[in-house]
Amino acid sequence: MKIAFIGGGNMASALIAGLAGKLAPGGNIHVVDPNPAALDKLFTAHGVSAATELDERVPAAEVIVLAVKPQSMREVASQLKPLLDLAQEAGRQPLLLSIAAGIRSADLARWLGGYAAIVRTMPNTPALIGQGVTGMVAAPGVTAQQRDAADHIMRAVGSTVWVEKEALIDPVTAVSGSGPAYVFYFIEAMQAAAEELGLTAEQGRELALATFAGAAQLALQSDEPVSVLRERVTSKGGTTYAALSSMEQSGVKAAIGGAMRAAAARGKQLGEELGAQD
Ligand SMILES: NC(=O)C1=CN([C@@H]2O[C@H](COP(=O)(O)OP(=O)(O)OC[C@H]3O[C@@H](n4cnc5c(N)ncnc54)[C@H](O)[C@@H]3O)[C@@H](O)[C@H]2O)C=CC1
Ligand SMILES: O=C(O)[C@@H]1CCC=N1
Repeated sequence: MKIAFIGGGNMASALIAGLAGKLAPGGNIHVVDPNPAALDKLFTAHGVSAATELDERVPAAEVIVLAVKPQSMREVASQLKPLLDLAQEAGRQPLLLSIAAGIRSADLARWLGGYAAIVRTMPNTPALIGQGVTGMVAAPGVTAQQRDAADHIMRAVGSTVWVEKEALIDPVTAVSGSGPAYVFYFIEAMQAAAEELGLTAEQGRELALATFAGAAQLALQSDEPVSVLRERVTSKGGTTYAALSSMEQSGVKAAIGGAMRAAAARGKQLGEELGAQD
């Protein structure tokens, strides 16, 4: 499969790192980014072909991944439109796979003159080590073959979760797109507190990271609900009970809910603000 990336920043780099080496012979990755430093890094690490501007290599790909900031999508669509028009005149319709937060498929389709083959996705950065999870939704004009191709690409860097309604991509963003940052935030807080309690930075890091990894693996491998696993750690009148009571009093659970509602609302707002441009 030939895949073109428009935008070679953080998330594209994570996807390319996961995909590189997994493409069948003859497949390749082409990256367009105006920042030569970003291209150099990707060329050195993964041998991708690279360009600072869009050219015919982009519509020659079977899948074009749109990996620029939401605020740049309108401009990228206007640069891409003439190239996609030419491809369609030649009887080809490459699949557009957007990873941008907020941007709705219908707006993207309209900016491209009614382009039908769009899959909107929300990946996350653990894709870098093949442990990502991607929420996905297909626009009505996507063929079964294109849907499979999109799924195949995202499965190369982790697992996929398809949703039926595009509006659910904002909640997906709030859970798994932004989610790694919440986990890192929690780990940072645990590391800082570990030091305050007298452990070294190294000890705090090792204990906190191994605890996150171990607890997540245990939950993944268990048939029981996470709440049961939590209860099993929590002895009556013990240390965990003291910690969880303190969290409850500080409103940690409510704060997490509030943070996720803010993320989903921001995704929706980005779509409304940026989709209104024409
Ligand atoms: N970072 C993350 O964890 C996630 C990001 N996303 C989405 O991925 C997209 C990219 O985000 P990041 O990689 O974090 O941003 P980034 O800022 O690291 O990367 C964006 C890249 O696009 C390039 N660019 C700007 N204008 C361009 C143009 N006209 N043509 C080609 N390239 C252009 C920039 O030079 C930069 O390298 C965003 O839409 C974001 O919503 C989605 C899921 C997770
Ligand atoms: O913060 C953002 O807007 C992007 C989307 C999900 C993760 N990073």
